[in-house]
Parts: sequence; structure tokens; C-alpha cells
Amino acid sequence: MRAVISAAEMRAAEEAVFAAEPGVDLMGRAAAEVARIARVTSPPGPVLVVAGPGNNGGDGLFAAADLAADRPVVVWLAMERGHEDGLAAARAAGCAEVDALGALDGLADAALVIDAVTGLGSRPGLPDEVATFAAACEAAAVPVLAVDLPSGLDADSGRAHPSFRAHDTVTFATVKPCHVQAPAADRCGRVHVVDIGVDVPATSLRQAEESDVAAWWPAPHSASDKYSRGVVMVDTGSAQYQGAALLSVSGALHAGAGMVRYTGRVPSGLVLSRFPSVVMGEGRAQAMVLGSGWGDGEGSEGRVSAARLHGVPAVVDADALHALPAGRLDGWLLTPHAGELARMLGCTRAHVEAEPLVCVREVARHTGAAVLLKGATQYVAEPSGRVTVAVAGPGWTAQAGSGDVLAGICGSLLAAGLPAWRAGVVGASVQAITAARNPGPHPPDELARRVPATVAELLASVPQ
Ligand SMILES: NC(=O)C1=CN([C@@H]2O[C@H](COP(=O)(O)OP(=O)(O)OC[C@H]3O[C@@H](n4cnc5c(N)ncnc54)[C@H](O)[C@@H]3O)[C@@H](O)[C@H]2O)[C@@H](O)CC1
Ligand SMILES: [K+]
Repeated sequence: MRAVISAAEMRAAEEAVFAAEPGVDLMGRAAAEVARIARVTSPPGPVLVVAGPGNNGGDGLFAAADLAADRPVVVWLAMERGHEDGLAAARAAGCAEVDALGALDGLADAALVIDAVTGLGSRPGLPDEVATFAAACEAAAVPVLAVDLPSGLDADSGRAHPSFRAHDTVTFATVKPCHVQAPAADRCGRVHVVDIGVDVPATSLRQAEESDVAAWWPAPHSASDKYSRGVVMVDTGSAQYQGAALLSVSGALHAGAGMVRYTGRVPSGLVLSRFPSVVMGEGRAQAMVLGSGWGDGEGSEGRVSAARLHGVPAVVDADALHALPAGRLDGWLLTPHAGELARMLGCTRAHVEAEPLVCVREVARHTGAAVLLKGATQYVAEPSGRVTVAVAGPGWTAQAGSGDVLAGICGSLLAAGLPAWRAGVVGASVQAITAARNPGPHPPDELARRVPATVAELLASVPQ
């Protein structure tokens, strides 16, 4: 798990290091890491460093000096001024200097561009000449390594702004919001977090990693039986949306439910013909899955209220989200996408997309449930206000039916005893990891069938 910290929190953490150890060379450490990552991520060949006027530019200039030991390095001071000591070091190491036109010309030979224009001090957007250069890098498909963050983004948000599009980003101590929240995160490429000796503060925003998913996965042991592994009672689908029932049952079974009971309105023959292990009708269960594919049918409120009487936690998806009973839903997991969350809050989808953290926290606080906001970035909020971002995956899962499968996966994890927030994080992450490991346009039921292989690989990676 990584803490996601703001620019102000990072600056405060750096100040604490300077206070404890006056004269410490944090920039030297940062630049050495930038040069190291440049060497491992790019082919040999000339490097073009675009440096801004502040400390981000300083990182880039000291990295330029380091790289000049084994390859040609050219520097463009994109805003005329440059970090004084960094510039002196780059000059002493033999780096050549170019102007804006020279930088554009240099793209033809460059094996790598290092974007060190702005970092934590970045105001959104780029000056015209730099924007032209950033667009030329994209057009020429030259690899870009961003120092701290792609210049032009706002460190503290996921919003898109005119910026560099990096293949790799080197950031210090831990990630910032722009590295984990789409669409900004899409511009960061692979994010390398490097240690420069700055302690990371605890925060209420975190990002889950594959190792967390592996550590939290509820693997069975020799004494496990179907009840201890967890029974999921699934009430999903309708005459209109029969497939939703199959998809959520598939999600639950492929995530390892001890048993799935189906209590929805889709004919039992259809469910059993696809999944013969499913038991039809109510009975003992440790968790429920409600709402996927119900449609706008009558009686949703009654069905959710009746589910509550079972006294076990539920995953509430799709149409059931608009039929929540009054009172707190402690231990439950709500799984809205942005449109559904907007309807729950009585605001617009655009507002949810602009302020996802505010919105997801609000519904968690209000209902007492954990809330998984689905989308390009998947956020799980707890009533306390803590938010965990799930492992990110490719856009292939943005298709009808993915949410139904995910509800089933989360139901299985809830039944296995995971707290609701963790079931949401692990469920969303395992689906994303599966999609990343099986690139291409797979239908959601096909991806569900590939979840077991992902789980096996993740568990094999856990040290014994
Ligand atoms: N504080 C420290 O000790 C460390 C800082 N480090 C580096 O320092 C960076 C932060 O440095 P700074 O605080 O100097 O800030 P930046 O270097 O990110 O940017 C500040 C400068 O850029 C200009 N600027 C910002 N946005 C602009 C825009 N859109 N158009 C035109 N000009 C713009 C500002 O006017 C200012 O002159 C970090 O991102 C990191 O790369 C690292 O060296 C690690 C240690
Ligand atoms: K940068």
C-alpha cells in the first residue's frame, strides 16, 4: 500500500528532513535516481533534457550532468532561467545547450527526452513553446521520462491539462494524486517511486498494489469447508436482463465462493445449465449480492429491506443503489459508477467526475457503507473518510457486464470474511489485474473465467 500525498505534504516532509539534517543533498539523490531510471528505461543514445526555472529543472540538470558521462546530452532551458548550481554542473559535464528550435530539431536523434520543466510547483498548463515541444515529442514517439510528474499537470488532482505525455515518471518518496487518478494518471506512464530519504506521512488516501491483493486474498486451507470459505446469496438479473444473473454468479464462483445460492428472478434452468454447482433458493449465507440487472422493476425497496433482515453484509449494485433503506448499512459495500453515484447524491455526473473523492466520501459517510466508485480510477471510501485506490487496469473492462461480474467477485470476498472496503479494493483490483494480464477485447464472462489464473499467480508471488 502506498500513501498518496499532496504537494504540500511532500514539501512539509522534505522540510522535516532539512530541519533534522541541515545541508542534506536531496536534489543530488533525486537527480541520481532520475539518471539511473533513464539508463534502465531508454536505449543508448542522445538525451535531450528540457529544464524549467525551479528545483524540478535542478533535478533535470544534475541528471543531465550524470548522464553526460556515457552519452551525448543536450539541454534546453525552456524558460530561459535555470537552477544555478544544476546548470553549472551540466555545463561542467559537457552538456550542449540549445534553444526552442534546436530542441525541436534534436528530437530526430534523441533516444530520450527528460521532462524537468515543472514538478510540485507546477501551475496547470504549459507555456506555448513548451506545449509545442511536448506535442512534437508525442508526434515523433520519442520516449519521455518525466521528473516527479509530467509538466503541465497539477500534482494534487487527476484532472487533465495540457502537459507532457510520459512513458515513465520518476517520483520521490511516494505517489501524488496526479499519479493515481485518471485522466492525469494516464499521462504518467509507468510510475517509478524512488526513496530519497524522506519519510512519508500517513494519509487518508492510499493506493493498493498487487502485493496487497495477494496478501489479502482469502486462500483456503486444509480445514476449510464450503461454509468457512463463504456462501454468497445472489439476487441479480431480471426477465429483461437475464445475463446479469449469469455474470454475477460467474464472478462469485470464479473468485472462490464456497457456495453460491441464487434467489433472483431468472429461470433456474438457465442458471444451472451454465453453473451446475449453484444451489437454488434461500438458505444460510455469509453475504449477499443485490441489484445487478434488476432494471427499474417494482419492489426494489422491499427486496433490499428484506435482504437486510438476513443480518449479513451485502454488495449493492446498479438498480438496488436507488432503493437503499434508511439507516446505516455498516459492513455493506455499494458499487456505483459515476452516473449512479450522481443520482444518489442528486448532483451531475460531471460533478462526480470532477470531484470523485469528495463524492465517494460523502456517500460512505452518509450510509455507513463502504463505497466502490467504479471507472477508469476505482476508489473505495470508508465511512471514516479513508479512501483506497484500487490497482489500475486497462480500458478494456469498460464494457457492459463488467460491473455485474465485479459485484459477484466482491460478494465472494465479503462472504469469505473480508471487511467491505477490502472486498471492494481486492475485487476491483483483481479484475483490473486480470484484464492487464490478458490484453485485448475479452467479453466480461471470459475475463471472469481468467480470474482464477490471476489469483493463482498472485498467491504464488507471496513469500511463504
Ligand atoms: N524541495 C526539495 O528539497 C526537493 C525538491 N525536488 C524537486 O523540486 C521540485 C519542486 O521544485 P519547485 O518548488 O522549485 O517548483 P517547480 O520546479 O516545480 O516549478 C517552479 C517554477 O516553475 C514556474 N512554473 C510553474 N508552473 C508553470 C507554468 N505552468 N508555466 C510557466 N512557469 C511555471 C514557477 O513560476 C516557478 O518558477 C519537485 O517537483 C522535485 O522535482 C527534488 O529535488 C527533491 C528535493
Ligand atoms: K516534470
